[in-house]
Amino acid sequence: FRPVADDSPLTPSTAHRRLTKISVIGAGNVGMAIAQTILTQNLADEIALVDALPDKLRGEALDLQHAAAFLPRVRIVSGTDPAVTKNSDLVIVTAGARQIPGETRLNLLQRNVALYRKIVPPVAEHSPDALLLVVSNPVDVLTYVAWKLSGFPASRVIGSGTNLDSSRFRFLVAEHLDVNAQDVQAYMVGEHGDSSVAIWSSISVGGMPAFKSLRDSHHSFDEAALEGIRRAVVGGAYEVIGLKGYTSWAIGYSVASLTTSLLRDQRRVHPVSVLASGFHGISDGHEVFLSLPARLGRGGILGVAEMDLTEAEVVQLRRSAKTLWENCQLLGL
Ligand SMILES: O=C1N[C@](c2ccsc2)(c2cccc(Nc3ccc(F)cc3)n2)CC(O)=C1Sc1ccccc1Cl
Repeated sequence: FRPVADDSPLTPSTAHRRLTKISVIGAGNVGMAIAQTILTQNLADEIALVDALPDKLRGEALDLQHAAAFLPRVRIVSGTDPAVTKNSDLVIVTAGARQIPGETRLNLLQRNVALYRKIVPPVAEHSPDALLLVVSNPVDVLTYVAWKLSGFPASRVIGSGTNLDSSRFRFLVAEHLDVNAQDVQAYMVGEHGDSSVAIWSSISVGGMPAFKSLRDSHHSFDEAALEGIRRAVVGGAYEVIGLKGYTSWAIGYSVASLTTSLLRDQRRVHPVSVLASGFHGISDGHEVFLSLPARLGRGGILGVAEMDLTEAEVVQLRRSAKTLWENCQLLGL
């Protein structure tokens, strides 16, 4: 290509448009589903991939680069050294030892904490103004660990939390009502996974609260049906693991949705793992991360919803907060 006759280089003020850089730590099934979704949704100008396995990492980076003809131009860099993440706007941490069948969650947690001790400090040093989005499990405790090891303010350390639980919850309620899941408001909060708390009063469709909208749609939607849906959220996760051995697409899309809200400063509300001390009677002294609906923007957690919960829901939240706090205390961070 030859420049036109009257060519003048960009002036510095226009040449340095703020480029968006996203780093994904962990090139496993979850990390690569997230990277692929970020690419197809055009969320970054540059993507950095980090993993401990150099060949796997280089293979994934090359394979993504080979898709360049079908995608918006994105600079893809990779390396086993966290320095490749330098000056990231968002760092998504999916690195996690795979749970060995029969391994206790506490043992898995201890292996993942050891991994985080190696990864989080250099990442925080190379991108001191970044947002940290933690995805590895157990996500609520590991978000606390990332917060402690990064030294970042809690507003810039977010766990994917029950964002995935809630999207499965919304899908199931939507199927039950034959309505688009994007038009179903429904939240699961608290500890991600088996003990997440379905907030029935948060279900609303077409502006109608749960029970009314569901009754008027001529579907019996009693407690049993609601409990069945809550169980199906958990069962769905185990069903996918049983069938394909891991989950990737749903978590990939749910994390891309969080990434859009954060980096495009959307002020959208998502249930994500936040520093919950002081909410719903959780002691200010108990530094625990668990999921509550939060307003997300470029600054991270812009605010946390103060939901009206039933006594039973508050009891479940506090029980999770106590368990999480005990686990966090064991880590001696
Ligand atoms: O969809 C998943 N898949 C995982 C998975 C992915 C690869 S191997 C296992 C899953 C599925 C089922 C159980 C389970 N339990 C678990 C708990 C603590 C850990 F540290 C690790 C795993 N984890 C990881 C995970 O958190 C989810 S969401 C999920 C899990 C359980 C109940 C409800 C939901 Cl919405």
